[in-house]
Amino acid sequence: MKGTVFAVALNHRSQIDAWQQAFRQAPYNAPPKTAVWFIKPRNTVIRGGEAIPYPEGETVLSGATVALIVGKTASKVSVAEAPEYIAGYALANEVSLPEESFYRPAIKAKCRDGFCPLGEIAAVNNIDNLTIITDINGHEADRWSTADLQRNAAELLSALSEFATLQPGDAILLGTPQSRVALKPGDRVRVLADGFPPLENRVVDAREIAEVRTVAPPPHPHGTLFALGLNYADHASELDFKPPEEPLIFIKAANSFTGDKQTSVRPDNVDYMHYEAELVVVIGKTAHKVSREAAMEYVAGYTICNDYAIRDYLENYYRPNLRVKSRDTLTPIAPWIVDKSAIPDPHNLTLRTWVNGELRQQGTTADLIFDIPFLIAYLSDFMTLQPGDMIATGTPKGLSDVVPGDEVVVEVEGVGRLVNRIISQQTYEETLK
Ligand SMILES: O=C(O)C/C=C\CC(=O)C(=O)O
Ligand SMILES: [Mg+2]
Repeated sequence: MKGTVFAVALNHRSQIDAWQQAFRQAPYNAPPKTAVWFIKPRNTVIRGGEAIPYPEGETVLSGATVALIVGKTASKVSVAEAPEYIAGYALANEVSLPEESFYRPAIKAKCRDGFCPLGEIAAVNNIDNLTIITDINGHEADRWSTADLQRNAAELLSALSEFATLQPGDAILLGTPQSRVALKPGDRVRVLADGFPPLENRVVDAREIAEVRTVAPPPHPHGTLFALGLNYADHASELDFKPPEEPLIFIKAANSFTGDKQTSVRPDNVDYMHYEAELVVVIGKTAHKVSREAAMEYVAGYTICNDYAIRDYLENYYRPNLRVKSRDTLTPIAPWIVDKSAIPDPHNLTLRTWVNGELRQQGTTADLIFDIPFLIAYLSDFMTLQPGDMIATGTPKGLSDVVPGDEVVVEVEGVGRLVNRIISQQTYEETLK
């Protein structure tokens, strides 16, 4: 799989029904208004025939589904036009730990190594009434129909392409029902549907796989950018939050990346778009279950990003959601990496943001709640980090609104300055013509 694997939660009627009561109460307070997107990063994707690692002591649930595979670049595509942008479909398994909450991105439940088997693309044109079967060890364990999805394939592609430009090879997993089949080590799990080659994977104790995996997996065109939310206490209090007790981690999708001296788009009719200066750690070698003491050996160096957000789009589902943070152009990131030898103490760097020359944000990485060794140990405990993966470590206090025409400069001491200009939706669309 070359592209980004997007997935959607709460897209099956049975899930909405089961969570309806909870969604009227805190922290949700209202049912989701838009699709609840998440990302299955590259470490999760495996092929048919490969093993699903079973983490010791966890409950692992199969999530038989279908993946829509994007065939051509798709931006702001209508539902009626969507079929033209679909290359085909493949069976998939959105493996997960149990979902206990939809408030924060479910990285720990859904982004584990091998938790996204993806099958071969099949020449099936319409999957709006497709029965998907989960077969465990030769016995049918579950079946469900895509007719019970809240949004069908065309509606999902249209909704996602409204804020994210999709590229050929990107995939969208269409959702799973509330009830899932529990797996155990030794199981042979097959996802079956008419017209598709079966997707078969064995479930194997993760400790056995770790011992067997002696060669690095093949390189990937782009690394995953993990981002910390509320990792500075002053910023958490600025947003009226208590500092988190466990890292709050979300993923910035590749479609949102842009470079230095580029532009970022403020959508029409929004009230609050803000910048976030962040120190980004770049991983240099494969990291799996790394201790805090050894963690810095896995760092190649540092770069800088501006983690823009459109707060108007914030809903209390997988917050901050992809519409807020993963829109096209919302992640300016420096093209350079400063070698770690040049930054003797990454926990004592000043961060600053200027808007039109006025200093608006200032903080220091000395105030990180979860420091770099902690974050590498934390993430690598339940997933494998690969060279090129990045961790944006969060932003300090000092947010403010930015509007078209503003020049925004973010700086991390010793790492550099990233310059960016805000443009309107209209200007952006004109540049694309
Ligand atoms: O959910 C929220 O309001 C805040 C989440 C993330 C903010 C962020 O990107 C940061 O603190 O940095
Ligand atoms: Mg941020």
